[in-house]
Amino acid sequence: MDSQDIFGLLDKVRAEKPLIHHITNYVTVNDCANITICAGASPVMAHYPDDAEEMAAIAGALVLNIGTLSPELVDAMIIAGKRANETGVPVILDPVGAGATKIRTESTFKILKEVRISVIKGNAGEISVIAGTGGVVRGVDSGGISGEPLKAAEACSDLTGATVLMTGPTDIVTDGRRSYSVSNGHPMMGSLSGTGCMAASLCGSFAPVADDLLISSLAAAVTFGIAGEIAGSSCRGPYSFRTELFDTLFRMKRETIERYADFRTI
Ligand SMILES: Nc1ncnc2c1ncn2[C@@H]1O[C@H](COP(=O)(O)OP(=O)(O)OP(=O)(O)O)[C@@H](O)[C@H]1O
Ligand SMILES: Cc1ncsc1CCO
Ligand SMILES: [Mg+2]
Repeated sequence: MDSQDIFGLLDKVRAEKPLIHHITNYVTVNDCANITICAGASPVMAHYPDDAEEMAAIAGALVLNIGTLSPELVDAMIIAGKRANETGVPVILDPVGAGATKIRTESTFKILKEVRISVIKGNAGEISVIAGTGGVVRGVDSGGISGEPLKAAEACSDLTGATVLMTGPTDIVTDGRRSYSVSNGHPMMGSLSGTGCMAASLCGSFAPVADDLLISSLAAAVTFGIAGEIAGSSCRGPYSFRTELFDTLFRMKRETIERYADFRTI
């Protein structure tokens, strides 16, 4: 299969079962581990600096999520991120709450300065704060942006050199040259804490099996969005949605992705 084939990437994750090292928050850590398994990859959470550094070198990808940050955790992220950079392991950053507080904004920029980030996955507010195009973040939620979503995502990519997945009712994926919008997804995804964190875990799961981070991030957004749509159509509320989301991704077939994928170049 062609590794640029976005419909076939989920099966490639299942065939290769890449190890996805996370340094992440304690709110959604279990959901991140299990969504990674449902995609066919293998999660590990390791944040003790020596452990994190060694793990990063043998992982298929490293996911950094600042949701419940501390000075020690940010240091561990930088140590692991540098090791990942040395060994060519892609690093995914979820800048949870960047813009909400000074510490979150500063820590995001500190990580971006010290570590070469391959993919930034954030909501519209977080991405716009990094881009400097005007974004509001309240806690961990996007509170809106000033300008055009695509311009913010492109500016974030230009500034950082990373591929950007900006999530929301419509996702935008860009590497600064090529851009896609993804309409897959379901409003219930906004009613469950951690769907953004899970999207970052999936960016990590798909990154090692593609040649191109734009394609792997697009495949992650589309596949997760379709799982959300199917789960959202049969759930009774957030917790039955959560169960359905995991089960649907676990059972997802290439034909389902081909049938429901809803993305376009922009
Ligand atoms: N109204 C919506 N309609 C469709 N999909 C949505 C909607 N809201 C969120 N999503 C999807 O949910 C996922 C998370 O996006 P969101 O922007 O809510 O992330 P987040 O704010 O970082 O979430 P969290 O902080 O809870 O992890 C993405 O895959 C996105 O496409
Ligand atoms: C609610 C929350 N607070 C810190 S991290 C997190 C998980 C969703 O981003
Ligand atoms: Mg988030």
